[in-house]
Amino acid sequence: MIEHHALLYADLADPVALLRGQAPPTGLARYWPYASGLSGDAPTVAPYSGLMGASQALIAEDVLDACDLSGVRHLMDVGGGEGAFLQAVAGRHATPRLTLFDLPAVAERAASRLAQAGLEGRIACRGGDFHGGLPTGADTISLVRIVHDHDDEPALALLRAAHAALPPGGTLLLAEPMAGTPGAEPVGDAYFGFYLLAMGSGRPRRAEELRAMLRTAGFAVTHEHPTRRPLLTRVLKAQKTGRLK
Ligand SMILES: C[S@@+](CC[C@H](N)C(=O)[O-])C[C@H]1O[C@@H](n2cnc3c(N)ncnc32)[C@H](O)[C@@H]1O
Repeated sequence: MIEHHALLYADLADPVALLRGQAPPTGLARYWPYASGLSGDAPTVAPYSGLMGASQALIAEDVLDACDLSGVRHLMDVGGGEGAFLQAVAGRHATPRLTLFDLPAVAERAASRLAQAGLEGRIACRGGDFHGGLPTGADTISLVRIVHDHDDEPALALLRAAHAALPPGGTLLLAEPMAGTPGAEPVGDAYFGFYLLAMGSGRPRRAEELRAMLRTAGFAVTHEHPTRRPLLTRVLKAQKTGRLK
């Protein structure tokens, strides 16, 4: 985590140029290839997948402590990275089907890591591009630290894709650090604001903004579940109208 921040500090050498959109190509944009629309091969995705994987278990525990998933039949974690979120779900809930969806090279990394943990029969890994739509079949979709990576148009398209992929009564779980978090503005607004600016895509959003986007995407009800460390992650749960069959 600290090592890769050398890239951010180098990108911040001229913060005014960055804010004006006049900075040269940034180191963070190369580190996160999907930010510029590239899917990446195995060597390219390894550094960022490993970095996210290092904090994923901690985030997973905070999300699952905040939000009870008992009753879920099939959970699909979109942008599921190395699979630690679904691994934590599997540790708490014996019954739901679990599917990880991520870029093909990342889904492959997740599959081999989960196989080493003895979970290959429990968690299915699917490779694909979520900008091209999402597989159907899950009654719950999670987006953990995903939406803030994307500009408004693709972020809204992703929420619409999740709505389209869910059955009537299905649930979307959105978890990430947010702007305007009382007491955590230096992290949610300033740190993530500059980080995502240097990455070249996305921005931290306020919970109210995300709730409005979820409504625009078609979700009927949204509800916030308070988390232990809101500076790292907050959780919104959104419901599609209708009833699960
Ligand atoms: C910031 S990481 C979050 C990973 C994980 N959810 C976590 O919290 O650690 C974003 C994830 O989205 C995936 N991703 C980015 N663009 C994608 C796309 N177009 N289709 C599928 N997955 C994508 C990345 O490969 C990465 O695993």
